[in-house]
Amino acid sequence: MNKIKVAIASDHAGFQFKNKLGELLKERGYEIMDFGCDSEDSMDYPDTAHPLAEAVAAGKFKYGFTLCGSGNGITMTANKHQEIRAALCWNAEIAELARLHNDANVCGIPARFISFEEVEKIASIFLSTDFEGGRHQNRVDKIAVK
Ligand SMILES: O=C(CO)[C@H](O)[C@H](O)[C@H](O)COP(=O)(O)O
Repeated sequence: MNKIKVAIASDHAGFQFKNKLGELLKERGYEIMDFGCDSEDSMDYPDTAHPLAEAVAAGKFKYGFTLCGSGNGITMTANKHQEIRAALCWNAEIAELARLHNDANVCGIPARFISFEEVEKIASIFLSTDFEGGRHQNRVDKIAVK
């Protein structure tokens, strides 16, 4: 069976959790591509968020996970790409709703504000929840600026 392809990216603030998340998801059978960063040295989150978003938007990966300190900057950057629906997820319930109602394809994580245990719960539910469609389909279709 083909592995589900997942992209991960962070800035320095999300570096440790990004690496741990990548290892965890590999253990669980996902194919992981790490778009950086590669150390805890201070860097600019758009430098990793844009390449990840381009690759997810191009269909090379089913989902992306983006991690920075608050989760805001890296999620904002990903959302500049037309086909990306990046949701800031700080707990499992929000992550589940991001998939169920918003068909989010990128999960933004505030690495400085939650535990890795929470990151694991967020990733698990995000990756295992299908879009509900129905009334949400029209709304999702209206998100992108034509
Ligand atoms: O982009 C952010 C805020 O939206 C992230 O939280 C960054 O990780 C944060 O701004 C980095 O801050 P630092 O003081 O440069 O480490």
